[in-house]
Amino acid sequence: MIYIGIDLGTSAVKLLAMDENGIIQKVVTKEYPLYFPYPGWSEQNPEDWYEQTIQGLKELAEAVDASEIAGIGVGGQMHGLVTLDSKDQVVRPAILWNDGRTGKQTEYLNEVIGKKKLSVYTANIAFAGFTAPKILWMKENEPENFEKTAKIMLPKDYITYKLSGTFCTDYSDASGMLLLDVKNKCWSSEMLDICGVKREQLPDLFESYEVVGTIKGEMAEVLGIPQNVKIVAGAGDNAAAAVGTGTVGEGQCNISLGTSGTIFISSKSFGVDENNALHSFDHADGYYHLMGCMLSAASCNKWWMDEILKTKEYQKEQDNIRKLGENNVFFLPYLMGERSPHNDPDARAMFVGMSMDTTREDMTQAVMEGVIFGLRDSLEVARKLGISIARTKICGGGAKSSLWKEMTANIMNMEVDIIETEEGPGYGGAILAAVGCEAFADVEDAVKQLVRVVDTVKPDAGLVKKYEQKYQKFKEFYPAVKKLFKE
Ligand SMILES: Nc1ncnc2c1ncn2[C@@H]1O[C@H](COP(=O)(O)OP(=O)(O)O)[C@@H](O)[C@H]1O
Ligand SMILES: O=C(CO)[C@@H](O)[C@H](O)COP(=O)(O)O
Repeated sequence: MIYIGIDLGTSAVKLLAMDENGIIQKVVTKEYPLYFPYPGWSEQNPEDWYEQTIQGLKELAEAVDASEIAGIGVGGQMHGLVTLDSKDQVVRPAILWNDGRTGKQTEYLNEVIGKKKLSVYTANIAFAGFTAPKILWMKENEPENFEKTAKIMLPKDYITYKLSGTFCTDYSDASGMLLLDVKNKCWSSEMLDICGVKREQLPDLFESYEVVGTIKGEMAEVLGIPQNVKIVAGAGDNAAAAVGTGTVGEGQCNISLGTSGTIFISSKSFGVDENNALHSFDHADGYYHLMGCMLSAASCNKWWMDEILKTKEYQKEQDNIRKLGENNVFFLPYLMGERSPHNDPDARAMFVGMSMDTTREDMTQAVMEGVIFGLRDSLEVARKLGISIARTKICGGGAKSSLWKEMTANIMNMEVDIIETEEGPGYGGAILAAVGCEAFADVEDAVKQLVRVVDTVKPDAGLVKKYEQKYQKFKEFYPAVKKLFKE
């Protein structure tokens, strides 16, 4: 049997076909544009996602024995606000997870409704990228669009809806809307009232591995795949990536270096960080997780390479870096503001500490280190909660870089396990589809049988010490300039 996993990312949709032994038979990547119509805004067209997904599915189906395709699972960028009218037409471009326009609405939720209440209702507080502040923004700034909205959904749920006709979401992705009671796995009636949302505007809730329907007949014909292909609810991309890297059950860790950077800690029991600096979300394995998310991770390096150095040769640039632990230049990675742990849409990126002898390589190195220091800020919050993490898995486009993996091991002081495939969310989506098709007893069983660690990057004691000193300086910069960002 073949299971298809779809990762609806920010830079591209990545689709893969996996057989029942976990072997990937084919991967297809299809890019789409990302729009920044005003400073701090970030949008994409759901129609672009759909067109590229269908094109990718066609190419996958042509490359494998299509009659063997049994299930599809979609993982996708979280928090995005997708709105459809009563005729199922997209009302406006999707407002994405890294969009910072909702400073005012986020402040209203956190300060007027109050963080304490939000945390009781949802297990989380408001962050600018979450869905609820976006709904309030739309209500205030585009009342005609708000009135027209019949369905509110998340990015990957738009794809699942178009493929199956089922208006649904899963608990892991719904957790990031700030409308879900994460602990009790149901919509929060209080949050729906606060945002002026009716229950019928929201999708039905499922576990990630539950089958929500089969592919629409006409779609199966167009794609040349069987009529009875099952579709599971899927997951937010981080929960899907966690499944794809075997980060399930108790106390496992996964780091994703995609457009965003995340540190994901799985848990069998529900828990909340008392300051809500880390998100407390449901996991795709049926349990829970804590997560820190930085808004610009691999995208910092991409910006530095593409926009400033004007080169596509990432590897060549990284090969020129020869002095880990010896660099006095710092980079604050806040190109789109920052989520965890600062919750500050006004924050911006900075280079600090340059002198006449600073080289291009020092600055590239600083960018890459700054991203891992940003993630370390979230790890520190977890450590303060008494969570000790000695090793992590890693995935995402940035994990293709061996230098970044080495920096991760040394800055985090953790062993970094490399999985056979870097296709975290796509692989997780395929595993969820296999579980939905009853090829495995549950997600934990599937992961045990399919996910293989092929290498481990170990921290070097000397570098850990040097990076510890550098991190202690790094963490002083944001508090020192925070006020200026706001002004
Ligand atoms: N060798 C590399 N070194 C650094 N960054 C890389 C490398 N290869 C890919 N990337 C970056 O990975 C990112 C894409 O990762 P991906 O996990 O697919 O993101 P998303 O899910 O957000 O679309 C891009 O920003 C790209 O520049
Ligand atoms: O906002 C979050 C998680 O809370 C992001 O992780 C998005 O889910 C986007 O992911 P990538 O496109 O970077 O994979």
